[in-house]
Amino acid sequence: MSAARRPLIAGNWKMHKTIAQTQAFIADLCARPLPLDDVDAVLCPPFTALAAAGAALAGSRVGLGAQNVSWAEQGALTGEIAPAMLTECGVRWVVIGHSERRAMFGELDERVKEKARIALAHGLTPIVAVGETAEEHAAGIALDKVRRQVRAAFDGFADDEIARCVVAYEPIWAIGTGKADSPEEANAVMGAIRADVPGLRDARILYGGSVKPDNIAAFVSQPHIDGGLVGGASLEPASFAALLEGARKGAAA
Ligand SMILES: O=C[C@H](O)COP(=O)(O)O
Repeated sequence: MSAARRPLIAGNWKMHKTIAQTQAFIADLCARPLPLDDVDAVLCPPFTALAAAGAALAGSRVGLGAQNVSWAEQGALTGEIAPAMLTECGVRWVVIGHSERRAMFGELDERVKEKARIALAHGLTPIVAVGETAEEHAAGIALDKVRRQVRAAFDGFADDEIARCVVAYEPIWAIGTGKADSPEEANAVMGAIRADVPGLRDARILYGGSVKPDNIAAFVSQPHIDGGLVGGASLEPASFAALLEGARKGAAA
């Protein structure tokens, strides 16, 4: 595995935690021994907590991510957040195209591409989320769906631009259900994506969907799984620290 594919655990807090709760989490987490020589850690709080999180994480090796970004630099876009507003808070990563945004907020492939493009232009690392529904999984077309989403997200990108991105493969049926995909099945999909898009050869591909401290090592020990995009299990400092340790062990296995 290349150095560019160091394990990464990104905690997507979704619509959880106030500013005070975010500060308390970071103080607790940063007081713990964390395997940050071997694993990259990123927290993605809600927008309202980003500035406080950026201040609390200053000088730490835990990175800061956002859960979304606008496709535009600025303008009459009520409720949107521009990339420069994120970087000003210390944000260096951004989740793009999460299935919840695609399903509940009408986010289309074209927008996902535009967001990845503007994120890169601002020095943000896009974490582009893709994944199939339960119906698509049952119909045996998971790989077709995911391949289409990945190709669309990076359409027109140079290989070296794609290499600066992260892909998160999240089977939608596994998100928040407690029923994770098997590491082997997830690895097969992720390996196929990597083989399909040359720019992803040395890029990180994360698995997401009911990742927990007790299964992360099994995922990361797979050859094409470079970490996790984690929702529920990222919300407590002890659990997040255990995810990092599990990723370290999985990568060393
Ligand atoms: O972004 C994170 C994913 O949607 C996974 O969520 P989960 O770990 O709660 O299943």
